Parts: sequence; structure tokens; C-alpha cells
Amino acid sequence: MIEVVCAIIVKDDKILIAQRSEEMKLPLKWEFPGGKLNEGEDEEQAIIREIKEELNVEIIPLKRLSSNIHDYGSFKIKLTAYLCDFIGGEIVLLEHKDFKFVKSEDLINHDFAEADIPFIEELKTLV
Ligand SMILES: Nc1nc2c([nH]c(=O)n2[C@H]2C[C@H](O)[C@@H](COP(=O)(O)OP(=O)(O)OP(=O)(O)O)O2)c(=O)[nH]1
Repeated sequence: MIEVVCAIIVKDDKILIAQRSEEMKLPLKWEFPGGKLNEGEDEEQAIIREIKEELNVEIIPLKRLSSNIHDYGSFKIKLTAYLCDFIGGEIVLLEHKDFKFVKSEDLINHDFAEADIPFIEELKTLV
């Protein structure tokens, strides 16, 4: 099973979501940015590194939210979300096709990766 961490980055009561590119697995799906844990890395180190690599910005993980296990058929992931504070930097899309900040009730209107669906309900009560 692949361990993946993703960041729920909140700014002005809106959540940052990113759209996967055509070249990535799960093309054009929306997701919370993040990625796989490297060997020897803990979840918080991984999320800080991934967000810098993908979006060029600095964040601080504040709170570990829930984990979802999802089987895509060809691979299975454990996806763990972290509520994060946006510290600084200008967003540059280094891997994704697009990004936007949306209200939690508007998440449902985006075509999210299946593993993310349980977070969408959870975030309505949190953000
Ligand atoms: N970052 C992120 N990944 C997610 C989410 N939901 C979801 O199913 N995933 C999947 C997509 C990928 O298969 C995996 C994250 O891996 P990744 O983005 O670091 O790498 P990748 O699979 O695109 O790249 P690779 O295997 O070709 O090296 O988790 C999500 O909300 N955020």
C-alpha cells in the first residue's frame, strides 16, 4: 500500500485544491496537493517537502486529520490529510495543471480523486 499525505491549506476560509495534469496518474482529477512519503521521512516532513516541490510555497502542518484507505484496482493508497497553515510564497504550478481556493461547501462540485471523497464531508464541518 502506498502512503500518501495531502495538505488542506486554508486561506481566508477557503481551501486550496489542485488539478492533476494529463500526464499524471488520475489525470485531470482534483486533489489536495501532497504526495508519497520518502523512506525515513515522517508525515509532516513529507507534506512540507511535497508542497514546496509542487507549488513552491511554505506551509506548517497544524493538525493531522483522518486517513482513508482506497483501492484503485491497480494500486491501493492510504491517504492522510493534514490541516496546514499557509506561511508564504507565491504559488507556482510545478506539476499540476491548475489550482484554486474554494469554499468547503463548493468542494463537492469538483471531480475529485476517489480517495478524497470522505474528506469532502469532513471538511464541511471543519472549515
Ligand atoms: N497528492 C495527492 N495524491 C492523491 C490524492 N488523492 C489520491 O488518490 N492521490 C493519489 C494520486 C497518486 O497516485 C498518489 C500520490 O502520488 P504522487 O502524486 O506523489 O505521485 P504520482 O502517482 O502522481 O507519481 P508517480 O507514481 O508517477 O511517481 O496518491 C490527493 O488528494 N493528493
